[in-house]
Amino acid sequence: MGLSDQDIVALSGGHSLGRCHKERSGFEGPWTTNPLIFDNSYFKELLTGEKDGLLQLPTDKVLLSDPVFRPLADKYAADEDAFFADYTEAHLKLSELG
Ligand code: HEM
Repeated sequence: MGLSDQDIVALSGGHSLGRCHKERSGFEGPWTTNPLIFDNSYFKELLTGEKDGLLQLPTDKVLLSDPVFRPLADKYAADEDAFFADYTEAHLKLSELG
C-alpha cells in the first residue's frame, strides 16, 4: 500500500480513540483510559505495560518488540506534537489510497 514503518506506528496511535467490540472483532475494551480523546496516551499506555480493563492487541505489542517500530513508539509517547504531525501525514496517505 505504500505505507512506511513510520506510517504504521503513527496510524496505530489511532487506537487512542474508540474500543474493540466482542461481537465485531472478538476483542473487548478500549486501549486508553479516555477513549473519547485523541492524544498520545495510546503510546504512553503501551510503554507502561498491560493493565486491567485496557487492551493490547498483538499488532499493538509488536510496536514494542520490533526494533524499527520501537523508537517511533518511544518518540510518540514523549512528543505528542511529533505524533500529531506524523499521524496527519499517514492518515492523509491512507485516505487517499482509499
Ligand atoms: C497500522 C495501523 C493499525 C493496525 C495494525 C490496527 C490493528 C487493529 C486490529 C488487529 C484490530 C482488532 C480488530 C480486528 O481484528 O478486526 C483493530 C481494531 C480497531 N481499530 Fe485498529 N489498527 C490500525 C489503525 C487504526 C486506526 C487508524 C484507527 C482509527 C482511526 C483504528 C481503529 C480501530 C478500532 C475502533 C478498532 C475496534 C474494532 C471493533 O472491535 O469494533 N485502527 N485494529
